[in-house]
Amino acid sequence: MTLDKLTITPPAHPLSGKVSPPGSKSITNRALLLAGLAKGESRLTGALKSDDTLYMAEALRAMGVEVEEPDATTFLVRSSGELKAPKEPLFLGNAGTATRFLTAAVALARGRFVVDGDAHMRKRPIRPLVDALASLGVAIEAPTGCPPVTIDAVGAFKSHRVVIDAGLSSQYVSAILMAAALADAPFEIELAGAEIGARGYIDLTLAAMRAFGAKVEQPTPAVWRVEPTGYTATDFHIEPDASAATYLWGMEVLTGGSIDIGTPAADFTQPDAEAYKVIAAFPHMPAVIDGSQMQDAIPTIAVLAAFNETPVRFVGIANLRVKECDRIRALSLGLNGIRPGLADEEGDDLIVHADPALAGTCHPARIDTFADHRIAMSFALAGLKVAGIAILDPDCVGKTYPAYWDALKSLGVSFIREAA
Ligand SMILES: O=C(O)C1=C[C@@H](OP(=O)(O)O)[C@@H](O)[C@H](O)C1
Ligand SMILES: C=C(OP(=O)(O)O)C(=O)O
Repeated sequence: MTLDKLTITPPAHPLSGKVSPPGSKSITNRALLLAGLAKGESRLTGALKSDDTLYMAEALRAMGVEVEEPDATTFLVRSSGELKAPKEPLFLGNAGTATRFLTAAVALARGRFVVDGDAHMRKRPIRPLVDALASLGVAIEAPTGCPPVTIDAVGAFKSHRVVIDAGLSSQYVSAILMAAALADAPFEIELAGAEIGARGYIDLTLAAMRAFGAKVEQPTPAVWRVEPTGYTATDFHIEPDASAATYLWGMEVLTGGSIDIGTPAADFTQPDAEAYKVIAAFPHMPAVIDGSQMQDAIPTIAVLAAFNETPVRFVGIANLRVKECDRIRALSLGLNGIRPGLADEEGDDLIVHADPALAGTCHPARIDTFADHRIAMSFALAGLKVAGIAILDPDCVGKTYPAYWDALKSLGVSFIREAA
């Protein structure tokens, strides 16, 4: 299959207008799962329809949950409250949330479940979650430490306490938290280390669980206690995606425009909304940025940093190596492809050597996106200032923001799309 490339023409005007980011991926996939685990009908509005959420919806359908899509932003979920063993492996593309959340949820169902994904997902680690479930007596196997994962579920855990290492992904904790409300007794989750990337995602999980009737306490920062309430069907509204908003904030500051995204930064509950403060400081972003609590926003900020007044070192971003691609590598390759010497990797830190004089120049560069939506969307920002930037495989934005290029067009940006 020949993939496209999309070459952006830097606009001669500031980008201004109204663009609403799509619904939050993280919240949509939590809500879909919890609605699938609740008996009755749940209406999810403001939802994201993209690869990641459609894989989750399709997996739920394969397990006997009725998922209707009455309009472009609504899912209507009707469930018996039980996930039935599917005939085929569950295919979840490269959706980390769907893959990790379902692995834990099906462990409390009955029958054989195979959780699998695409070639990228098959390289993303799931061992700590698999080990934690195995310690609860679940018959579970993932020979490579990555999907596919095979689970022979018997409807219960053998114990009600688990210790989990979330150093590689907070999604392991979210996955067990959501499953835990279905256990037959109060359940405790303890973090193996103090280290956890993006704690804000755990808060999103707790908020979604509570909206569907769960009771969770956090006696210490490293322990959660979940009551065996199960879930209650409910209507649930999903806020816009904060990670998607970072690109729009980036376009605004980079071009000196004014983009109304319909939601003030302070109203988001997702961790990436923290990025607003850093982005708003452009072109005087700080010398050191700790990305640990806003990981998905780092590609956006790193590309902006190329146009900052002073260099920026990104720390706390080691987990970016196990996302859709090795994002530290993809960012340094892409930036150095625009102008050699623009970025350096030092261990797991990324240093972007700011060069405000880049704006207005022409540097033909083919940006390898490694099929990663965030690499594609963030390097589009460089294309607003530097002529010749071509984004390879631009359709990979479909993972979380299928209308991204339309949004750019609606702001008056033109681009040429052709076979790569
Ligand atoms: O829980 C979530 O919704 C997410 C958690 C983060 O992943 P990790 O916990 O794997 O770092 C984030 O990067 C991902 O896009 C969404
Ligand atoms: C890391 C990401 O996704 P996930 O882990 O949900 O696949 C992301 O969307 O940037």
